[in-house]
Amino acid sequence: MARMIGVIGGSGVYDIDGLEDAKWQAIETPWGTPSDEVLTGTLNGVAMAFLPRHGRGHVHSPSTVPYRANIDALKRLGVTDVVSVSACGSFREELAPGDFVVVDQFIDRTFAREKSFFGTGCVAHVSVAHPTCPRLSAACLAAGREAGVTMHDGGTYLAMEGPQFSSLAESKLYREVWGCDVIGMTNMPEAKLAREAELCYASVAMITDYDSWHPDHGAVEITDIIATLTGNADKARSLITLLAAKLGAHEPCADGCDRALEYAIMTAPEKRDPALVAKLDAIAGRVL
Ligand SMILES: CSC[C@H]1O[C@H](OP(=O)(O)O)[C@H](O)[C@@H]1O
Ligand SMILES: Nc1ncnc2[nH]cnc12
Repeated sequence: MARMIGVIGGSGVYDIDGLEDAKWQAIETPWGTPSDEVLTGTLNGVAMAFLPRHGRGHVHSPSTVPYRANIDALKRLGVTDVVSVSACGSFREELAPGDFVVVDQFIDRTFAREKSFFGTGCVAHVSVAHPTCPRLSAACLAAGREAGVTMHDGGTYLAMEGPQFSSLAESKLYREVWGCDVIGMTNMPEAKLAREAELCYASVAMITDYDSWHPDHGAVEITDIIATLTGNADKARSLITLLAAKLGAHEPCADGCDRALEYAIMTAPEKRDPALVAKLDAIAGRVL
């Protein structure tokens, strides 16, 4: 299978630069309509698919992003590697607005979202102990550094439901007690769904603010975020342009992201719900 990079663009990132043969394609999935059409093309000879997470014009809130449809659409198009680009707040002095963090862990505090492709009639349990792909994450880190961005290797992302920002007490809890590094509203369940879909997933968190804990910065305000977002989005586009060259030929994932479902499905073949099995054609067709 040839490599295809799927980029999910977060707040402020509604397109990418330099795609050859670029075209916006409408994709329907058994899980509904994705956030927007998908922009496909090639970049430095590598097939690319770009999907703006909130839709062009920022239509979807973090709770209403159709996460399952988005991941299914990318898988259906042939994507092998998903790079998530997201705005986030920082819990660490040294992770400053304008810096990027290649996240490697998550704490999922979201509660109002569909979190799995599986369920009654086809039950599956995948591991998300290590929810990101080390090889894809390393490529993002290298591409960001080459683009001149201050990059941080690893960090824990607190995924909150939103859409309101955290209270001061929550901000302190996540930072001081739970040891989180950044906070956002969208990487969960996206990362879990990418694992169920056997896709390599890396998350580039673009810091826009210090959330609410920092004594010198006061409470996070959307106006401050938007001021930082534009510069971050330009850097993210440069990172993506350089990324394709950092990934060699497509090979089986050394960490097994592409085989996550190998032993995950628990439901006996004769007990499986044919309707759900049909919906899983793109996600789990390899093993069903
Ligand atoms: C624009 S501030 C809050 C908003 O931005 C982030 O979105 P994304 O992760 O898609 O870049 C954050 O998670 C919130 O949804
Ligand atoms: N402080 C913050 N909390 C949650 N999501 C964010 N996105 C950008 N900044 C954020």
